[in-house]
Amino acid sequence: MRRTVDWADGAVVIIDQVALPGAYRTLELRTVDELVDAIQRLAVRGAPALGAAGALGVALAAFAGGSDGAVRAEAERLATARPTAVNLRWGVTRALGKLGGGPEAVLTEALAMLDEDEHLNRTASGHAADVVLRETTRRPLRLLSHCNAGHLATVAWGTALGVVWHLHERGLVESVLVDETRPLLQGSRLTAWELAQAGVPYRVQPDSAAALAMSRGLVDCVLVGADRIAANGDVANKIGTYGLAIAAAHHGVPFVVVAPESTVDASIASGADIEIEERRPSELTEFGGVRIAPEDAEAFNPAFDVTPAALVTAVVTENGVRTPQPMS
Ligand SMILES: CSC[C@@H](O)[C@@H](O)C(=O)COP(=O)(O)O
Repeated sequence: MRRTVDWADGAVVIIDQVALPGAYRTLELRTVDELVDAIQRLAVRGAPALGAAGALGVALAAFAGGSDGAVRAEAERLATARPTAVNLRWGVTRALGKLGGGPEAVLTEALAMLDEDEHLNRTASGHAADVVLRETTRRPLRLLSHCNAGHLATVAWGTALGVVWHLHERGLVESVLVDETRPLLQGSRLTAWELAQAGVPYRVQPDSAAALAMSRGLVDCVLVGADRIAANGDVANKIGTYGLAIAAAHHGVPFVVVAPESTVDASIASGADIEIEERRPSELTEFGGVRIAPEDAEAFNPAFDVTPAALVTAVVTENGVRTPQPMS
């Protein structure tokens, strides 16, 4: 599969994740406005992919030829397009650091980040595969995935789903239970599509079936990615992750988080300080463009939640298992 986020002929090129799985197509984004819109519509999504998109967005702004101040203002628009995944600001900041060298220097830095991404993800998910094998006894494994932390959520390879690729290569995966991931269905649309492409057996389930599956002994390990990890090891990830972790702890199922170090926000003491994106009510009150809830229904639609470190078996990055570092 091509890179989820790339650069060609002066444009940011993304796999259009809104169109999947019905159509596999790319979008060429030539302005910061177009990129911000793609980020907010989730045409490009997933923490590491957002970091790469943000960095390339700074290159778009730099090539547009405005003053340094104008480029910085555009960079801020990119960094705040979505608030929870720290990788977005991280990518923007790193590319912006090269602004003094001109647009080509910014682009070179952004492209270096894209090159690094696959290697970091392969390494982190390889370490996590070792953790999964240490924490479990049954072979082959029955895994559970929430949201999409695969190739599509990164530039290439994936984080939590990257663990599945490593284990599948070794013939160690029996099947994956895929949480559909309400309300935007990153699981049933994207994770299921990636598993099908890779020939990994899977079943889609409603998010609310996860606890039952665990109670029946159908899950050997839960694997998720992360959007921001606080210094104390609390993990922000797709809404529903926290409930999944509570169920996993109750049933003694290992709960493994996989992310690049760029997802760790050492400036944040605990998950309580992580800003949680709230998205528009229509994502809940409508389905496929058809109104479901009463006309005057209000909605609470947080896109992420925070799982306390105590519920996490291991946070694994390219450096191995991460030890929480509570701030004094
Ligand atoms: C490797 S991706 C990890 C997370 O970014 C992923 O699990 C997630 O929550 C993505 O949310 P999304 O709203 O689809 O951007």
